[in-house]
Amino acid sequence: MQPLRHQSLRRKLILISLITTGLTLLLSNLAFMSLEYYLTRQDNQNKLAVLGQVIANRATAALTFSDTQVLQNNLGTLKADPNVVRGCIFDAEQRLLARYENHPSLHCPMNLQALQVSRDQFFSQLFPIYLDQQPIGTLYIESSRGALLERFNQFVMFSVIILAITVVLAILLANKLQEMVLRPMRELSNTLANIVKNKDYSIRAQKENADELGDLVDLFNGLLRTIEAENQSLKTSEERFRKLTALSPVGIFQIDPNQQLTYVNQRWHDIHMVPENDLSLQSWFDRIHPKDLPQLQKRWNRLMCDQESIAQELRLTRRDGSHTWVHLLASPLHNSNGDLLGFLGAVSDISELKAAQIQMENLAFYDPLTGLANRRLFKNRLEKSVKSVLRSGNSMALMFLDMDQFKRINDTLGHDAGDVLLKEVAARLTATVRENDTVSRIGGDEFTILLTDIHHTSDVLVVAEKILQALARPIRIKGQDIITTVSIGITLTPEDSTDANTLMKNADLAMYRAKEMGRNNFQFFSEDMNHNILEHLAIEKEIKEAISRQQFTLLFQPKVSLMDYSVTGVETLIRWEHPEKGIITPSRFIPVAEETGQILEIGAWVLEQSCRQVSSLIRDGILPATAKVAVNLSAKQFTDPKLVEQISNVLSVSAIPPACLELEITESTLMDDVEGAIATMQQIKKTGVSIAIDDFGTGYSSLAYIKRFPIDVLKVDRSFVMDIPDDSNDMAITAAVIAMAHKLSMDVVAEGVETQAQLDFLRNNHCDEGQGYLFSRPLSLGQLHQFMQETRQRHRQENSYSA
Ligand SMILES: Nc1nc2c(ncn2[C@@H]2O[C@H](COP(=O)(O)O[C@H]3[C@@H](O)[C@H](n4cnc5c(=O)[nH]c(N)nc54)O[C@@H]3COP(=O)(O)O)[C@@H](O)[C@H]2O)c(=O)[nH]1
Repeated sequence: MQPLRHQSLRRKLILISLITTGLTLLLSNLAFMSLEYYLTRQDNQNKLAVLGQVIANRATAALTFSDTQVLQNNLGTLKADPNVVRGCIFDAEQRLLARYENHPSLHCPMNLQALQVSRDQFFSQLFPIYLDQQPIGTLYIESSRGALLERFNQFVMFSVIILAITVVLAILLANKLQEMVLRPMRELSNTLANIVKNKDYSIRAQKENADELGDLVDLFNGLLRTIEAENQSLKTSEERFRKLTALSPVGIFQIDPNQQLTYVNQRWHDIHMVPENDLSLQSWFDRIHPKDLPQLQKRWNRLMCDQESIAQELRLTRRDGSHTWVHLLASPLHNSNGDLLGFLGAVSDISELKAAQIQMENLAFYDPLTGLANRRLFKNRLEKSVKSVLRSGNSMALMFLDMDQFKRINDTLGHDAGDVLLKEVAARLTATVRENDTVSRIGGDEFTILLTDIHHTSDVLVVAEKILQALARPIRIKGQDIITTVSIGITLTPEDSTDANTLMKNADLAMYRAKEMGRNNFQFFSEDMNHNILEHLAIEKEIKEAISRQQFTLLFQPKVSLMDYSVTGVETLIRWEHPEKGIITPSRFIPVAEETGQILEIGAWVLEQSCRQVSSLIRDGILPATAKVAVNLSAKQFTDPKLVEQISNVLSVSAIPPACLELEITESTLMDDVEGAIATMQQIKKTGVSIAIDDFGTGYSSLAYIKRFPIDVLKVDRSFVMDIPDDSNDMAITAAVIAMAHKLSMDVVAEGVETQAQLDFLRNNHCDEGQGYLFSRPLSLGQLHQFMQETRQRHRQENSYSA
């Protein structure tokens, strides 16, 4: 069959039909010929047997009597069969008695033993002749096979002719058949060739037969329809892909397994700002920011070798030198068999996102106004620095800075001016410290500075002084030269603590101490401060008991007219008679009570007690009817919405005339919320109670506001009076304040008058009243009784002398 492989189908079909037909005919003819030969031979032999038997029977009598003539005649009947070539009769002694010979070379031998039988061309048979079952002779007949062979030859001839005709017919039929089978196949093949040539899957094969070939055409056309549909859907999807990639906001690229860029979309060019003909992977790599390149190269190798996908943010350097932040995604591309086709990637421009992220980070970690680190970032750096200090064994300082009187500047010059001031302070602080140090703005006017690598406390001292100096230079805002100062608290780690929260608390405490020390200075945290804090906590606890156990008492400090030295009234001052600690002064517990809110309860008690007691002193004639009781109001009390209602209640329960009550409010309390303060003061004034500004000169009041406050009395702070007559500045200020107050129709009370010189100065400047140790220390109720008696006596004497 092997040689047939390269033959045409047509030849194969003809050959196969020829071989099949020929072989079939040959085999069947052979079978028929064999059968014919066998049957004819059998027939001849049977005939010979019947003939021999008849002659043998008939020869019995003649043989008995040895009648050779009869025997000879008997044999003569063999003439009837032309195929018999000889017939011989032998007697019992096997001697020849009669003969029939019909062949030139075949003769009957004289006795039976000499009989030679030729088996190739003849078939023969011996017939014993019996008489009473005793053999008396033998008949031998031999017949020629010639007729048989002739018949056989005729049969063969006939078969060959039939075979030849059949072969011719088979060839004709095979030709016809191959035409029937091969034509549609050729048609199919031509159609296929046409499709392949034109890549046109809409062409269809013609169906001619409704047989298996017709089915094949149907299947073929079905296959074509499927291919055409898939091709169409492939085209659609490819078109969609092209459109999508064209419209895509993402740069798309494809790389073949040999690392050649084979496709990029328009967006890819736009992102990279490269011309369309520049499609080199190497030049793409050249555009990657050197800081991002090493990591990308590692990942790129893993993509190429291990087919591991990449997802990385990186910077690309554009042709104009600017940077674009991109997010790169790349992964291997395989076909359905899993063979690597290349790599697909996407590049998204995330510059805006990055900018927003940076902005968000800035917002989360930086103060938007000054650009400094905010509280969160500062806390973070503080914690890290503490850890590093613990590792390195170095020291570090934490400075807590609070701007002095910032609120006043903000309120008087406006918030935009306040912002300018904060920015300038931030810039000066940053310029003062080293790059490694962290300056942060952790609140409105609060800054912190982390000074790393401190070897001596003197290093910190130098920086603190530099800061105070840097801020001492005036800052020009809205045409005005503003001088701002800061109070600085300093704590050291590991010396003071290694806990970030404790360090913040320490620095805060030290900053408050700096404020207490008159602002514009710095204070190092000390254990004393800690001690104060503990005491603060203890006081807070004990105040609760003091209220319930009535441990508070009032002292009365007289106020004197500087015209005639008559007592114009008293200021009530609270004292805490602690059962163990003795007398505790208000400066130790009032700030704590103010902080905890307990001042509201204490203040209400002071107000009521002051009014009740002074009311009865007036009623008893110990104090003149015009005498005023001045009661201190804390900031919390002043802003308490129930204050006015409380005053009215007190006035009615104590039956003190409203004109006899004066409320002392510190300047700083009023400046916290100017408009709110004015509204509250106006309501107080409606009750008939007068208002005094306490500690005037310490709170940086603006004249513009003072003018608007409905104030009756202005109390010049003790700090201005105490240095009279040594400090000419204080004297000038005091004189100016008195003059200004008078212009605004206010009375002036000078606090802390201790010396005659101070009294003389105040009198010379027309100060209305005085209060101080020169006249009297704060007195208990009994002492006040006595003081008033003595004063009255002195007055009487003076009057009698003068009379
Ligand atoms: N909210 C409240 N505050 C109160 C109340 N009682 C007092 N205080 C405030 O506590 C601060 C300290 O007061 P105190 O220790 O009583 O001191 C007062 C006087 O003793 C002191 N003073 C008076 N004259 C002189 C003097 O000649 N020399 C000198 N060294 N000290 C003197 O001054 C304090 C009174 O000051 P002021 O109130 O500003 O007039 C103090 O701020 C009190 O206001 C209270 O009940 N509620």
